[in-house]
Amino acid sequence: MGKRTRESFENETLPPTTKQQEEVASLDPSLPTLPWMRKPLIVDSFPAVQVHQLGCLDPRLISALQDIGIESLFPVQVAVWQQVVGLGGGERDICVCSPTGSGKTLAYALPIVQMLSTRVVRRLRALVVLPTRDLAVQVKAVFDTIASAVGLSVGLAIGQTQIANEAAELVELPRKCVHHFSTSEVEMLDFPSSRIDILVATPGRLMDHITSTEGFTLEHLRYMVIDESDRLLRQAYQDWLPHSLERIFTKGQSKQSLLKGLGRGFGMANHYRAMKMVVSATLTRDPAKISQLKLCFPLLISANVEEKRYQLPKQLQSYKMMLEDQKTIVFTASVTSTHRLFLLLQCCGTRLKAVEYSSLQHQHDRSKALAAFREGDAKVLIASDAITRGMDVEGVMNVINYDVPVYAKTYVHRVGRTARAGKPGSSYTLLRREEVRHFKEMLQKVENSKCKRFKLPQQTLDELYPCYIEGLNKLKEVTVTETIKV
Ligand SMILES: Nc1ncnc2c1ncn2[C@@H]1O[C@H](COP(=O)(O)OP(=O)(O)OP(=O)(O)O)[C@@H](O)[C@H]1O
Repeated sequence: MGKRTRESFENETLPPTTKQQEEVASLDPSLPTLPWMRKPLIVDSFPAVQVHQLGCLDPRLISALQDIGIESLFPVQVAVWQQVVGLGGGERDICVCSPTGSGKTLAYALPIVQMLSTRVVRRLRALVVLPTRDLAVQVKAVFDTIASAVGLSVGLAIGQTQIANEAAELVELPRKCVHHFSTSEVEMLDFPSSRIDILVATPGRLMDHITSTEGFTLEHLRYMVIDESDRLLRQAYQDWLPHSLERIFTKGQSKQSLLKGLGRGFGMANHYRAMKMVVSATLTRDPAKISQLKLCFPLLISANVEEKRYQLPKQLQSYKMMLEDQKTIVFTASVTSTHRLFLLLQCCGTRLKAVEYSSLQHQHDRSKALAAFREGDAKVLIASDAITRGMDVEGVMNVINYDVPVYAKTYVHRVGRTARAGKPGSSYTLLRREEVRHFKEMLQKVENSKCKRFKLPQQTLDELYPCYIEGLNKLKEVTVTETIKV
């Protein structure tokens, strides 16, 4: 097995045992549910609101939103806005559980940018943590589109460049300069200052900066967002969560900060606490996991009205494809299967340009594949579960599960790559006969999960069969060559 790098750690699929334990723990009805989770604020009770009708929204942000084609806010965005910007905003921590593609990124980005838009001194006041680099890049892009409109600066800490270069982008260290009227050196700044207002980070690099970047501090944080939280809560890398929480000063500011008026608030008006926002389409209900977040008067904002654990987008059309009693190759969700399917498609000589995306690849190749898919140069992306969560690619019309996922949570994240932002989309799941029962049971945990049977006409299958056989034969040769190279 290769060396376990941080990169592979942050992108890898968890071993089944850990996943299994979590699923069992979170579904066991005998386990207690936290009382505040039983009374959520229901997202659908909030109507969509036109951006210009939203109280307090800075006109510069209205223009920035309109420039990217956003005229109204989705219900989850209105619900979060009220908790952050509305009366008493920021007094409670919030957990947001809303379906894939419902607009959770803007739900936290917009109120944070609005609240920081009146800041006087630049300090690191918002931190967003995400499990993978590609997700962090995507979320930073969302912040960038609105933050620059109000003069806020957004940084990225994902370990794509050397730590020293990244640190220089985040913190400005005291500089010495020659005094104009004498030869003596005087210090221009007597303390390091932040170059950014908002930081989007992966846990590994965040820890690197916490432990080794001079002047990097979370002392002034007003907002901490933990996105894709259920996955992040399984990433214990260097105990990033307790270490980060410890560094967010919660009982008041240091005397020095107060004197300089550089507290969490603006000027001398200090807020004594950073607000936490915990976000996921499949938020964990496991009290042990939630307790790690040290939430303060938490409020659950949830799209789930019924007792189901998860919810799919209402516009999603799901189909199941059953492979009758034929000899069939079934691909699993593993990274090796991803690669094999990718090779097979090439060997079948299909004209569709396909790319693969898995944690077996180097970050550079993975990002290149994603870029090709985003830009439409590649029409098919074959992926392991490295991409199931959060990735937002415009125009994805179909999701195909070549293998049925083992967990409802995985199914929700996978099919959620389509039917986003109120647009239509379809998902197809290939099933062997013996998998049908498991699939049905899995769907019972999910709202809007009706799944019709989809049958390919026999004639289509007959036409494709020779090409498939030829592809399989070629694949044998290709895999032998690859093995020799390795
Ligand atoms: N108010 C809006 N109007 C139109 N489009 C929007 C709006 N808000 C967000 N979107 C678009 O909706 C898409 C999905 O948003 P986003 O990625 O935030 O979803 P998500 O809820 O975080 O999904 P996931 O759980 O899969 O991460 C994006 O393409 C985004 O640009």
